[in-house]
Amino acid sequence: MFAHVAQPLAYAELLLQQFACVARAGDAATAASACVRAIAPLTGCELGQLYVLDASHKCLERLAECCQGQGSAQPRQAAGVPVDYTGEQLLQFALCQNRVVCIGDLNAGVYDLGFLPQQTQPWRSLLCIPLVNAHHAVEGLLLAASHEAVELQGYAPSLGALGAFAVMQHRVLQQGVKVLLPPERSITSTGLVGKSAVMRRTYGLINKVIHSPYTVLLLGETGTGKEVIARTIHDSSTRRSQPFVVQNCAAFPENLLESELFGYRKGAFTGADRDRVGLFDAASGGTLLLDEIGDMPLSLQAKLLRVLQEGEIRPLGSNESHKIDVRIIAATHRNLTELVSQGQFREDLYYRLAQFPIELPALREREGDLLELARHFADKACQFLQRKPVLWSDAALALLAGYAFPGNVRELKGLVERAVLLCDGSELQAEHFSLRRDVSPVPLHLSLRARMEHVERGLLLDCLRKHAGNQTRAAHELGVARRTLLYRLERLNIVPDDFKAMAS
Ligand SMILES: Nc1ncnc2c1ncn2[C@@H]1O[C@H](COP(=O)(O)OP(=O)(O)OP(=O)(O)O)[C@@H](O)[C@H]1O
Repeated sequence: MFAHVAQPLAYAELLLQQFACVARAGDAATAASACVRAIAPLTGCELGQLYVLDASHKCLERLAECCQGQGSAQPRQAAGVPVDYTGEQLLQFALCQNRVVCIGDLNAGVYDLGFLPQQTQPWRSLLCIPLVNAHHAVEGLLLAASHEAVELQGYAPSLGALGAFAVMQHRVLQQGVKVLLPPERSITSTGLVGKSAVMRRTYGLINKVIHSPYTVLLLGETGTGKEVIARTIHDSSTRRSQPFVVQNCAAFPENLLESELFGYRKGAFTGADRDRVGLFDAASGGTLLLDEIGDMPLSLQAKLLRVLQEGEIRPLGSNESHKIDVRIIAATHRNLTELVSQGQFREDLYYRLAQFPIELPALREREGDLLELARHFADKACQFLQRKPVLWSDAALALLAGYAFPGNVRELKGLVERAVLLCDGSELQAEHFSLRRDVSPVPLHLSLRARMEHVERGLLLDCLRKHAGNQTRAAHELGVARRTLLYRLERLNIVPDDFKAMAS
């Protein structure tokens, strides 16, 4: 990279400093301007310009320009001045051909140089470098120009790397305030799969709430992706560099859940032999997902309401409260309004939590997503097993399409992962999928909760059977902590050892 520059070591050191300046930029405009400011010290050129293609790829927008006049750098901000690059042949050539343009003597006057600022002294040399992203697509240009006739070709590789980094930083910093989940894309950077109309509506809601301080309530059947969405909200917000903490409110008895959440002081209760930080503090600056909020005991609900209203907590055994800075997201597969009417969930807490409810659709309601998700999980499983991607037989696809997936995306994922493992050839067949034919239909007279438990029971039994009663593997497949699995098994009166006995 440095073979064709004078004093490569000094140049590399300077280049590193310029990378650091771009990386330190706190906003998109500063990142772009740091990049063009680097041109003069690195190359001796008086002019640096950074361009990016807009989303339609028809317009080239000049993000920043730095032109040295009378010894000082004068950035000329060009936000909102799009350049239609079809009129600029040099730029068009570099962009469309993905080729560096390097002209050592512009004197001939044969080039249209309308994109360069007019100065009394003519521009003599030009370097125009296409900037490519991680997918090898050209997304911008970095340009250096000098009043001297100088050879600039040797700077192309290193300036190309700096420019591409600046464009990436610019996008990342811009995304801090912009829509992060383009609804037209099926797999976003966050790993969410699905572009059905119902999921696009969901993405729209997520986009609305990401940058607001609202408490989000995620509702939806088990396995619909509530935790994934909570993580997406966290990862897309300005809190993304801080912790994302998940607490399953159904997994602990009341007093243990309280000490997990609030923490305690030494001596607060028997066995409290040292101070312990609670999850509200552990998630400081970040996001706390309270999963299965519908199962939170009533007395703790009152304490949670206080936390939400006052923004402070008091650890067990402490006389003092302190402020916390945590975004709370709550999730449940249970019908909270029904629980409220049954007196099992506090109405005031419900209204406080339901500031911004998002209902995740069941997999059977996501038209077109099932097969896309199935292919996605199969590809992931193949990657994990380090084997070539498998093909799908029509019979396998038809089988999945005709199944109701009571366990939603989680069930689909488990089925596909298992099928990939069973498949010795290159194509997934219907027989690789063991759909639960033995699941008895859910009796219609049951309440929603009882019906959900019926479905959950079927899922857990199936998973334990598959793993011969191994709880660690079952918990891993189901994507829950082992203790959460144990709690659920106990609640549903399922004895995992029965499956070990069956397997032996
Ligand atoms: N849209 C999606 N794209 C990719 N993977 C998904 C999607 N939705 C869910 N999944 C996967 O499905 C599994 C279940 O998701 P998750 O744990 O978020 O569901 P949940 O609604 O929180 O379930 P529960 O109510 O049982 O806690 C996870 O492995 C997750 O990665």
